[in-house]
Amino acid sequence: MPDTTASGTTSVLADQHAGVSIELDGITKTYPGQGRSAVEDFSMRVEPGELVMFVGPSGCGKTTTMKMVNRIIEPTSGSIRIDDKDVLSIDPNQLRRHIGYVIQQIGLFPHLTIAENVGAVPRLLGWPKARIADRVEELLTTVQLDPGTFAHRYPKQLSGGQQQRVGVARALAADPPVMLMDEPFGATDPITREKLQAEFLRLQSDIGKTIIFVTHDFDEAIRLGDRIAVLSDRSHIEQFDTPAAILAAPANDYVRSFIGQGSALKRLALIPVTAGPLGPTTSGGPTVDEAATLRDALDLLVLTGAERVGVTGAGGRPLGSLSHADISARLDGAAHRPVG
Ligand SMILES: Nc1ncnc2c1ncn2[C@@H]1O[C@H](COP(=O)(O)OP(=O)(O)OP(=O)(O)O)[C@@H](O)[C@H]1O
Repeated sequence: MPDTTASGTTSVLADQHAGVSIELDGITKTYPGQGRSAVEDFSMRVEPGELVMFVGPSGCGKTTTMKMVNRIIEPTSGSIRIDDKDVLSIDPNQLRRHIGYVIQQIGLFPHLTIAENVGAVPRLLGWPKARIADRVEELLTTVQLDPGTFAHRYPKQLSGGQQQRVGVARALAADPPVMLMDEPFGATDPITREKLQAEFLRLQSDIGKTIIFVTHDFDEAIRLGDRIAVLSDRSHIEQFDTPAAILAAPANDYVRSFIGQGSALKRLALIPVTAGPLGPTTSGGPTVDEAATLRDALDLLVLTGAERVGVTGAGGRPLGSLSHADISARLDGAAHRPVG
């Protein structure tokens, strides 16, 4: 049933919770007083439930492009459709209540408790108190913050990583079909960042939102994205494809410069050990679980000096093995299935 805002109007996106498509068509943004557009004729379709990463250098227009989707920035021209509905015809305040938004600066309300922060949008949507309380508890648990410990604290009493988790919980509170994420883990140290990325991937595999995620970090893009848009000046799309396809065949030198060193290792990290045939089973040597990637297998071969690494299934059952040569041969295979 569609929910209703405090003003009594029904939102056109309100009955959608699973991912929906986002279509940007010929979007251009020229800021007032600027002769040159910040984003020029940008078109893209993001499929329902897809996580698309925008990666590009500072100032190329990533954030401007993303913020046009929830109309924090109004496009100068072009059209945007979410679930086939024209975003520009929806009241911007209503629209934003149905699009989760997570930013690097987190933007938690400092004078509200964690529970009040997470419940902010449901409160605006007029949910009954008990439903808000249940949802807050559920979401804090989902992002691995014990509600008993954290619900009544204030943002400044949390670490940066914990605050980021609250930011994600708050964006998910009204179960929006679309999430926009602007460098959400950018301000955290590398270890916390990796942890937040892993948690976020697990979460997304359950919730299946349609997500546009902005990052400077190509490795983050590879790790998280279903597809990556490599952007250059004015949000020009240099390549838009899966991480495996971009790593295997960068469209041009610009994209190659983004991939940086170690593209073979990065590709191996995307390919599950079970993505192709395995060699004979081994006994006594090093083993990896069937959920591991070829990079994990190679790591073990290098660390142990063994000739083959065994692959094991449930209960340690041997499934087969891989040698250095097998791993190299897999890199040459055309279709790499991303780990997911
Ligand atoms: N409010 C504004 N007024 C005028 N120009 C702006 C405004 N906001 C952004 N710009 C300009 O638009 C261009 C794109 O900026 P944008 O913030 O979208 O880039 P970005 O790729 O997200 O950069 P970063 O990674 O540094 O956040 C830049 O040249 C920037 O200076």
